[in-house]
Amino acid sequence: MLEVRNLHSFYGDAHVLHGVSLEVKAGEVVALLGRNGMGKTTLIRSIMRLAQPQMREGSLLWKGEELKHLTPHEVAKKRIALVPQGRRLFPSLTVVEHLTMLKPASAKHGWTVNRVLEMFPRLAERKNHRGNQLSGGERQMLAVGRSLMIDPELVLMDEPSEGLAPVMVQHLETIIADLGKTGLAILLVEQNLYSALSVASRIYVLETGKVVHAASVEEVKKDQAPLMRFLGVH
Ligand SMILES: Nc1ncnc2c1ncn2[C@@H]1O[C@H](COP(=O)(O)OP(=O)(O)OP(=O)(O)O)[C@@H](O)[C@H]1O
Repeated sequence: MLEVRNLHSFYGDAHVLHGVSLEVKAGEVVALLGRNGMGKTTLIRSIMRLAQPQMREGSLLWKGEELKHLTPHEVAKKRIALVPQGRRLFPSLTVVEHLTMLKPASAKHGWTVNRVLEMFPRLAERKNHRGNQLSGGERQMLAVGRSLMIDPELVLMDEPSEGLAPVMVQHLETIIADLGKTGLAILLVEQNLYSALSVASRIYVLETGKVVHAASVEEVKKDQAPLMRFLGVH
């Protein structure tokens, strides 16, 4: 469904992605692993066609259609959603206001405010709270819930477990697994290896802007040594 081919991305003269190729099939949860600064966020931003980085070579095929000339808004219209690193919420808007920014409250089809609140009962309890009144875990749930309001077929999640307490990380894993079961494809950037292995069916490892390892989670579970080597875990 999404095919990234030979992607080269730059910040000014800094060449950050060096020919990345990867694929996410319909309904698949794929984890993108790699240490800090290896280019994971740069890849996600390139796919969303955000102003930075600049993509200078390669192609981004979505169901066979090239995305590279589109704006972020046009990419979202193709039903690709982003859960950005750091959640990016509005401190003064309520939970419901965040959800209805992208789709009217009266909408009946696809993901609605009620359907999101059913999926995240904690947000239902806090639905009139403002962004700055939510805990880290609640903010992350809202960032995920908001991304669903464009009725995505693919969600790009950039380190959703970052900074969350272990119990919230587990809750998030359940949510990601449940979303995967609804047929949503997810490209999950994760530093937390065990979290990634518990929800994904395949993994890629990025190192200094290159894919250095690709495997199914089944393969990783049989023999973790190659993955550990690529992640520099001893
Ligand atoms: N706006 C920017 N301008 C210049 N260089 C940048 C910019 N953003 C990131 N970089 C550089 O690009 C490289 C890849 O960064 P990126 O944020 O994609 O890594 P990452 O794998 O997502 O790491 P992290 O886990 O820390 O978010 C790093 O060397 C970083 O310093």
